[in-house]
Amino acid sequence: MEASRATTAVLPAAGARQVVVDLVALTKPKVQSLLLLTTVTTMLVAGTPSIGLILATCLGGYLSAGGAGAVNHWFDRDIDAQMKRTATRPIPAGRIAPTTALVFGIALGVLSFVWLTLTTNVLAACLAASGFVGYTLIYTVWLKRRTWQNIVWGGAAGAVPPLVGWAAVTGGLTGLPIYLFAIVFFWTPPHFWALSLLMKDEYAKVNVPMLPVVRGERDTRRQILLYSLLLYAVTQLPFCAGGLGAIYLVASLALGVLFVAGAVNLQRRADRRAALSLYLFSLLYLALLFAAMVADVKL
Ligand code: HEM
Ligand SMILES: CC(C)=CCC/C(C)=C/CC/C(C)=C/COP(=O)(O)OP(=O)(O)O
Repeated sequence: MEASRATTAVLPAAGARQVVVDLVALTKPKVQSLLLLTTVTTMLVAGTPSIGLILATCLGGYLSAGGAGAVNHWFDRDIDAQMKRTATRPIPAGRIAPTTALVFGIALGVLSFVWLTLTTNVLAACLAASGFVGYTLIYTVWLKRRTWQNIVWGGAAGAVPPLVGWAAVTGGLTGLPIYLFAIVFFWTPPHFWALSLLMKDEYAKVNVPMLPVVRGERDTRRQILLYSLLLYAVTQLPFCAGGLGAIYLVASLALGVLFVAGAVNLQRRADRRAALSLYLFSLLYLALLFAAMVADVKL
């Protein structure tokens, strides 16, 4: 009797905690950490924002990208249920109702717009909203299940956070932020395609036309190398035309060489290990590149 009373007393609390954990999981928090890093570093390059402005912009960015992530979970629940990597997510595992995730995601998106308008400016709010629409409607609903170019054009949404950060600090969008957008834009395909080589069979199973599924692994490795070279070129724009200096130049050249070397290594070895290490390096690469911009401006 005592034991069963204890159980009923504990269960609702544990349930509420699990709901919170699941709602946070819907916002894809690990991906958010890098999105926010590009936002904060861009803000520090743009000027000398107060801690308050940085925190307000991060919260607005988190609400927007997190809300979009929840809508992505809602839309993709059918294929997520069939892939091992995603089958335990909150919706396919039955812990969160699909409609709850959809309403939660849209609510976060709306909240982000209101919050950023009140605490930063309308431009930053509109940019974050465009990222929301880009990730949900353009990538998830329109492109993901239709074309292998899904990552290329859908990736534009992931390149929006630096624009949000810049706009929050300066109220405008001229010069350097456009190059930062381009850097994340050209970074995204090799970031994702390296990983997609490891998940090819799962995507094939659910008929999602990712590059290795429709064009094969050889073509994917070739495209990764092509985009790594494009990325290398684009990362030189902030030095050549955007006002960043020697620290950034050295860091971008060194990181670029390592990225291209990783892509060449993947071409040569053509194995899973090379794909995994390029994917993992892509995360470190972007973090270090944006950190180098701050070092360049502040040191
Ligand atoms: C269309 C664009 C993108 C696609 C399709 C994509 C896809 C993916 C996928 C499938 C994963 C593996 C996640 C998992 O195993 O659950 C991943 C991981 C990750 N992505 Fe991307 N990504 C994109 C853009 C970005 C952007 C713009 C950023 C940040 C600037 C980013 C940061 C990350 C991070 C930090 C991880 C590691 C998360 C973890 O360890 O679970 N991604 N990405
Ligand atoms: C400002 C703003 C709203 C930015 C949006 C940021 C953005 C586009 C992030 C992409 C993150 C990501 C993991 C995409 C993968 O989706 P997926 O469905 O292909 O991967 P999955 O199978 O892991 O769900």
